[in-house]
Amino acid sequence: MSFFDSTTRQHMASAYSDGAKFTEIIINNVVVHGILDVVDDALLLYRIGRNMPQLLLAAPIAAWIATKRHSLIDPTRIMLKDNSRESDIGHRRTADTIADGKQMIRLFGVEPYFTQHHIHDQDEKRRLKAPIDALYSLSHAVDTAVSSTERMVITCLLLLKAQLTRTGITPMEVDTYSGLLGSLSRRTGYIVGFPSRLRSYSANINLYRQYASIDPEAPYVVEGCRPAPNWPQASKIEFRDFTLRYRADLPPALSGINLTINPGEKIGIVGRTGAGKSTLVKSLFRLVHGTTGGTILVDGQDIGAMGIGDLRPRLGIIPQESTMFRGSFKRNLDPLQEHTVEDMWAALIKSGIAPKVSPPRDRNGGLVVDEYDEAYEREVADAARRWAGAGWMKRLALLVFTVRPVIKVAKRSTSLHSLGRVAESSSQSFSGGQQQLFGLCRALMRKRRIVVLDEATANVDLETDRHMQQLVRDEFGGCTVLTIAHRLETIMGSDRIVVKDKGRIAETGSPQELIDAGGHFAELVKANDFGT
Ligand SMILES: Nc1ncnc2c1ncn2[C@@H]1O[C@H](COP(=O)(O)OP(=O)(O)OP(=O)(O)O)[C@@H](O)[C@H]1O
Repeated sequence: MSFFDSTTRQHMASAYSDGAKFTEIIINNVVVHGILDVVDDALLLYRIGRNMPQLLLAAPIAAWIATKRHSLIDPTRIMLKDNSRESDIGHRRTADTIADGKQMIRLFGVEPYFTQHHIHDQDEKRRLKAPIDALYSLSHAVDTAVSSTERMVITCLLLLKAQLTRTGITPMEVDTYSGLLGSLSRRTGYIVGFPSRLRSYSANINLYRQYASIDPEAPYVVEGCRPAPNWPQASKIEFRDFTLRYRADLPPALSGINLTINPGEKIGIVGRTGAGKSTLVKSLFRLVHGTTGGTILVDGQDIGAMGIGDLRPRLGIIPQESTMFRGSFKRNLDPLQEHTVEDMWAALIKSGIAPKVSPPRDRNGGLVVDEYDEAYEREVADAARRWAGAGWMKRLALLVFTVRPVIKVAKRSTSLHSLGRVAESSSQSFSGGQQQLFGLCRALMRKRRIVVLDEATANVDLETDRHMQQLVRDEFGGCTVLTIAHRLETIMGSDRIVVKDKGRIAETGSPQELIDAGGHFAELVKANDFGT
């Protein structure tokens, strides 16, 4: 987590792909091309030696020019590129902050500060880009000057030869020999400049290696410590002296947690911001890569000992922000393709996403699903390719047989009455509340014995919140449900409330017991002006 805290996603993605690219370039250049180049160079020298040995005299001069060119231009260019990469990282970090925090930026009216910051980053980027571009132009100009000089030297040599041997001179001869000399000097330049290029690549590769050697998560499966296929059955959760720190140098986010949640119990978790509510449920999924103490038992089995592949899929979660994929409703509802279309429609209707009407059926009575997804996109791309390369007869046939059905599918896909409807991405197609309803749908279909609602109704209105809570009570009747909520009404119907404070459990009991006790919870109720 500390790595993700200090490294932006874009930086990671670009550094990782650059690293991968340069590693490939080096393997390609050194191992494959290196060997081929030696053979190629030997053949080139042989051809020059046979046809015009005096040209070999030009080789040291070409090498000298290439060395000079590289020593003059390359170090500066590499330095500028390194600086530009650094400034690019800073720029992306600011862009990330602005994109993630736009609401807060507006709320606090600090747009001028971030605009200024952004402009400064842009200026810095341009400031470094201009000399880099100039250096590219300079090296291009040097190359052109060198090749023109080479052409001139060759022409002079050929003229001299023609004069001495009293033979003619053809333009082809000039082209062939200047081509040979050009290859010779380019090759020399390439070899001379290789160490400096290698230095620049190696910076990326080091970063790549650094990223590649980050500690992985816990093992997916631990043989010898695998739970039964139907685990957890009863769904009893026990936190025993559980402690968690995000990093060794940070104070504990959870400390001395001793809590037993009985099978089928509905638990509401409340507490001030930063009290450790989310961390408590994250630790149930083993999502925190920190240092822990104590144990968490589910149905008597230590979850810390088993593989995460055996743990996480057995628990259900409706998160605050459900991940939405680009693709159809169907793909979003069931990314792992585990459920039937009937299940999906049932969940959509129960959650209230789909209108409460009977789902559309085809002529045979089957539920309608349009496989829009990649298959559809491939079909369109395919049709476009075929269209571009076809004559008018073929185009006519394509119109009838390919394009029309594709358009039909596209039209049908835009209706809500189809699981093939396309979700562009989370932010574009759905509101925060709708995304939460999608999360609920997924949980309804998966039906796990332990379900966690982490601020799952934070973005929906009070009425939808009530509907969701009722649905959870109905659908997860015998299951253990942990609900984190800031809105007290969301957890008032719980069997028991756990009040968290500064990483500890401050109090537990039924809502009424806690209100009567007059502790933290009673204060929260009073502060929220919430009567029972
Ligand atoms: N990735 C992280 N790295 C370091 N510390 C973290 C990280 N995530 C959370 N914390 C710290 O752990 C503590 C508990 O955070 P947690 O998110 O569990 O609180 P919370 O009660 O869920 O808060 P909220 O109501 O705002 O969601 C906080 O002090 C927080 O700063």
